Amino acid sequence: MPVLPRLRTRTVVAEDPGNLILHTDPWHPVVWLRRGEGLAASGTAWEGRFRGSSRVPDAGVAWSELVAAAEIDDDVQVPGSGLVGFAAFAFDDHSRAASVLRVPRTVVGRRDGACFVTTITADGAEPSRPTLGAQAPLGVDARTRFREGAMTASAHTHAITHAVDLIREGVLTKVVIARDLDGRLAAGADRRHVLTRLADSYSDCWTYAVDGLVGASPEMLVRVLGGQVSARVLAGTTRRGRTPQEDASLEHDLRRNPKDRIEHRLAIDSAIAQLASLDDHDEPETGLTVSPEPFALALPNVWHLASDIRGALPQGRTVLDLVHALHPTAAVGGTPTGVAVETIRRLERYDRRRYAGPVGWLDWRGDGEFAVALRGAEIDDDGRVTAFAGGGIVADSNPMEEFAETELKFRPITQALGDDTERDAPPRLGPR
Ligand SMILES: C=C(O[C@H]1C=CC=C(C(=O)O)[C@@H]1O)C(=O)O
Repeated sequence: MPVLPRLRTRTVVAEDPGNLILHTDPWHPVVWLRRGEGLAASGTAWEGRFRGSSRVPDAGVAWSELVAAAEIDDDVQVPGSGLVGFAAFAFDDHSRAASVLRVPRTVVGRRDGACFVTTITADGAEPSRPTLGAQAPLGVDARTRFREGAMTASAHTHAITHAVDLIREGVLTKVVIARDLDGRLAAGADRRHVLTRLADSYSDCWTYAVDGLVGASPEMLVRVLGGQVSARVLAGTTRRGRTPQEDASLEHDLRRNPKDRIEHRLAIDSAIAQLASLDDHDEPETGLTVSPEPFALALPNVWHLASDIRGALPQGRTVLDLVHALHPTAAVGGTPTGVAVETIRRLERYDRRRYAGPVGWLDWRGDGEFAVALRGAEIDDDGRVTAFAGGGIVADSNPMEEFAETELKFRPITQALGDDTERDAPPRLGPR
């Protein structure tokens, strides 16, 4: 690993910054937001790129060394103040996409109503006294039209039929199959428009932007705050109703549907087993509590079956240790994990890149939050946009219904990019 710089950081209390999104870079936005709170960053004090199966632990080693060498002057002392890094990790060990850990130069944050600004230097220079810069007004907006990606509608249907066959043959129990859409964001478009629409329409989700990966995820892979661990596991989906009665009946059916409950149980079991495996104490599962029954989480586009897990951070572990252990959960990989990931490699026709990987932030205190990078897209520097959405396949899955589900799951990101196509039409089946 290259020699790491000695970072110097200074955090002070700030006036209310207003809309945090206006404090990040229009072309390379870095944000983490939920219900108006979170972090918005710009500039790069240090960046590391990681690949392969050790990408998360390697980033963890770099982060520990950066923190150990850093000089941190933090007047605010809340999660996300002081030295902070943002990370996005590839889904697959074999991905061509780099996993990124980035330490910005400035961060503007709001946490439980407390507002702060941080500046970070990497050249040994004393950080200037942080001041809240002016909000940069939004620039050009643009519409992106999406078309089928490498995984066409018929390829998706065939992949699901194949996956169901494998499951019925007993090769595996569950696998998450996803598909992609392609678009192009006009040159000069201010990417903060996309984030503003995501944060406004999906304010209960975690809106993220790191290294071109943007989206609004409803799923918290893992959060560590003051030594307390929590996670929100999602699996099992249905559409929203057109009337309150229909909506209530869809919610009721989702909570009772055996197929969705199995899908959900597998995701919970994988998360619990991985978290428990990190605890070296005599009673491994001590401290982990799970919602007794999955609850129905209402989002503007879908209902999900959801469960929350809570516990204490096992001794000597960090948030990135938890990320490494948990990823990929059965909500984005499958069961058993290894066979599912192999099956995804064979049946999907593209590189997932950072879709369904961990995305989030961590700070020098050991706090951090990582969502599963869902309901989003990779936006390349040249404006190419690749959006992704998938669904869990079990023995009873129906290819048409699975396709319709991915159409609903695309909505947050395609609408945020200005494509209002109604995404719930049944697929046109054609030759593969
Ligand atoms: C894989 C995705 O969603 C996961 C999260 C929630 C519900 C899911 C499902 O019901 O299949 C998926 O496991 C996606 O949005 O691309």
